[in-house]
Amino acid sequence: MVRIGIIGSEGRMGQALARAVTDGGHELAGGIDRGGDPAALADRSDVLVDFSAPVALEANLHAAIGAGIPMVIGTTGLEDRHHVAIDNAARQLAVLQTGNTSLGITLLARLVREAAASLGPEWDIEIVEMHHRMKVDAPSGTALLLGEAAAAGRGIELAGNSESGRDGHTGARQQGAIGFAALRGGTVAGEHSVIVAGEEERLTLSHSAENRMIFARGAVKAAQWLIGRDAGRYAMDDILAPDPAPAATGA
Ligand SMILES: NC(=O)C1=CN([C@@H]2O[C@H](COP(=O)(O)OP(=O)(O)OC[C@H]3O[C@@H](n4cnc5c(N)ncnc54)[C@H](OP(=O)(O)O)[C@@H]3O)[C@@H](O)[C@H]2O)C=CC1
Ligand SMILES: O=C(O)C1=N[C@H](C(=O)O)C[C@H](O)C1
Repeated sequence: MVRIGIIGSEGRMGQALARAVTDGGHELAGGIDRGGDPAALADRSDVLVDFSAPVALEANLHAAIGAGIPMVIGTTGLEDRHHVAIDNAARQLAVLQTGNTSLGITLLARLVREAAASLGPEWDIEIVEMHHRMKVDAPSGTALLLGEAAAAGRGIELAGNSESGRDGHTGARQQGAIGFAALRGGTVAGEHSVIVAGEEERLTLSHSAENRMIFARGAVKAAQWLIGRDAGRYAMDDILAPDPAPAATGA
């Protein structure tokens, strides 16, 4: 049994997480929200799970380092300076950051990387996501994660090779760019499609989150997996089974 402390505990994800912690046979060490004390929470936890807001990140990392415990970061809308803070913290603690804790998206990212590596830059990659009306950041963390996977498959950096927020006379699409479109409405838990569009054919790789419990269960799995790991920065892909051996020829 692992004692799990939740940051953002009264939020949509925080409440789902509390259920997943007890469903998974673990102990809820407690939770905090805006104005709470992450150091006190860390002192009574074996691992912290953060689904709150980017502004909280540095104090939360500091608390985890102070208590000598690992941390799962699910918060999205992170900027470069947040990633630098995570890299620095990862010298002292095991930290897993991801825009999506579901196993389905983790596998989808592998498939996207393979598709991008197999098909040349003449195939246009567009990432479309839809979320509930309350979501505050765009593109979603998942869309960016999938964009990074596509860029990695192509051997390019996503920064400098992406297009988003098209409106008005945009001019033609830049060849090799990875495009993003974000839709918001209703109560959608999370829809992501990666469209790979070529000459007269189109491939679509999609994932639908039917309920945010999939993220909560994945986060609990990640928290449990982090216990006892060496300091370092980890990703959900580290938890998934290794890539299977290449298919036999002639299949
Ligand atoms: N990686 C993944 O798989 C997933 C990531 N997410 C991400 O998780 C985050 C939370 O999503 P969601 O639960 O829907 O959002 P909510 O707005 O429902 O919840 C956020 C919670 O964080 C709290 N909070 C805000 N600021 C702070 C702070 N400085 N310190 C501590 N707590 C704070 C809020 O408290 P208060 O109301 O007092 O401000 C609130 O309880 C988002 O970034 C979202 O994109 C969501 C789903 C899956
Ligand atoms: O805010 C959400 O709800 C979600 N956020 C994550 C994201 O930004 O991708 C993950 C999931 O899609 C739900």
